[in-house]
Amino acid sequence: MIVCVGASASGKTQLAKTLYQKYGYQKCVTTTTREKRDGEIDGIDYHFVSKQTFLNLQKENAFFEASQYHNHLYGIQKKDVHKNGIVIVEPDGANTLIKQLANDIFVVYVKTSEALRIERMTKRNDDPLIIEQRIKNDQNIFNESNLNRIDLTITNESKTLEELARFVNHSYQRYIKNQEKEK
Ligand SMILES: Nc1ncnc2c1ncn2[C@@H]1O[C@H](COP(=O)(O)OP(=O)(O)OP(=O)(O)O)[C@@H](O)[C@H]1O
Ligand SMILES: Nc1nc2c(ncn2[C@@H]2O[C@H](COP(=O)(O)O)[C@@H](O)[C@H]2O)c(=O)[nH]1
Repeated sequence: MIVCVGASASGKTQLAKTLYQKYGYQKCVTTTTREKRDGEIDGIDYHFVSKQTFLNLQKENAFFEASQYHNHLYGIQKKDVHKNGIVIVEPDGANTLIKQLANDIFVVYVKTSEALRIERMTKRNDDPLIIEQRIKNDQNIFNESNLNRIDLTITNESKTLEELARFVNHSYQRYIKNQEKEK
């Protein structure tokens, strides 16, 4: 499974979409209590649930991991983990997956300059207050030193999403081959 990590508007979602479409990876749809953005669809972008539903799912032990980010809860339900999948998480979630799944996951860290991220969030119609908060807090949260392992770092600035997806797919396939050789 590919685990994709990066600050807000670094381009994780778009990169993952290119990987699903071009290389057949499966999306691991995660669950959140945040409001839907324009154009997002329940069950496709996220399972959008109330805080109470999220807490009930937690009581039922439905989550593989759950974390909080900007006052909202996010989690991967066990039913949504796929071997040939891609999951997008913040660093706490990535560290839990690294601990539990070790070399069965490939951690991709997506970097993009702050200026470009502000531009992208503005174009995405994010609330200016949220943009300000995310830019400020992401400096600490998405610091590379918060990740216990990174297998690949990419910069999503000047390359096309297709070029980046090709590079990620190639690197992941090589990683899997090496893992199999070592077994
Ligand atoms: N390489 C790119 N070229 C042009 N636009 C891009 C590129 N990468 C991302 N974008 C645009 O930037 C915006 C943010 O990208 P995306 O939603 O993929 O970010 P994200 O990292 O998933 O953000 P978040 O964690 O906040 O959900 C989107 O509107 C997307 O279309
Ligand atoms: N630990 C987890 N983090 C998750 C999960 N699903 C998404 N995320 C991360 O949350 C932030 C914010 O996402 P946004 O869609 O509200 O902009 C982002 O970094 C995601 O990667 C999850 O299940 N667990």
